Amino acid sequence: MMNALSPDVLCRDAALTFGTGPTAVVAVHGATCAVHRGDRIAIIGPSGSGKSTLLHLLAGLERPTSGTIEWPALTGAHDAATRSAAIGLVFQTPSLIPTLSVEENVALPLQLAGVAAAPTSERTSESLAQVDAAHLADKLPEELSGGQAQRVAVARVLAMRPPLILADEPTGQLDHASGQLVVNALLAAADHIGAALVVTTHDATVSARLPDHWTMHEGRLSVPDRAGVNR
Ligand SMILES: Nc1ncnc2c1ncn2[C@@H]1O[C@H](COP(=O)(O)OP(=O)(O)OP(=O)(O)O)[C@@H](O)[C@H]1O
Repeated sequence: MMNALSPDVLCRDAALTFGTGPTAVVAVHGATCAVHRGDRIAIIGPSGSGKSTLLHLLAGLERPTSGTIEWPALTGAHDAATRSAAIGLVFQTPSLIPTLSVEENVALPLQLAGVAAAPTSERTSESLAQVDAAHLADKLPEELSGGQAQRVAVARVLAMRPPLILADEPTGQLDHASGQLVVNALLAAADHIGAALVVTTHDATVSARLPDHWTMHEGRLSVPDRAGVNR
């Protein structure tokens, strides 16, 4: 039953194997972890260690081949159709719609969710301002730098006000300075809506900005505070 201490995500011994037989790859071995509202977590580890796969499990984009993943405190997260309101996703490439302006890109998920015009406009402006991108509102994606586009992708998530934000290598294609601005945007977004934030990263200067570190090594997750699962 949900209560104030229910985690947003709870993984119990969740594993994911890609393929079958001799070519099968165990990307994640039984991972047990929990994400609570307000958490700021970096998932770190070498290339191929399973960081993205774990994040996809937390996001419900992949189903575990064994073990369980639940979202006890996230209304709608169990249903793919309503999950985007509960879980905001940021990927390495921002995938903005090229024919829409920045403002229209940020407004689109709200419109699709049936939010009325006035609050859509207000939330769009507020979200762009929060990630320091208000001045970009009328631009097309092709006119943006990689870092600006990624900040707009953060604003698009922020406008939906999800209680959980998951970012998969969000600075992977950016130089250091642009990457730090994107991390600033993610932290500001999470603070603004009181969300939990989980970020996979190779970059020590990104993980240094987040207080909690989970480590992946050859598909095995180490969580410093496993007791967090039973908090
Ligand atoms: N769709 C897939 N099909 C088959 N194997 C996959 C698939 N996705 C990932 N893998 C394998 O699972 C393992 C973990 O991959 P994953 O992308 O999760 O690692 P990662 O730590 O995020 O790596 P990187 O930092 O390079 O993105 C790797 O061996 C990878 O080749």
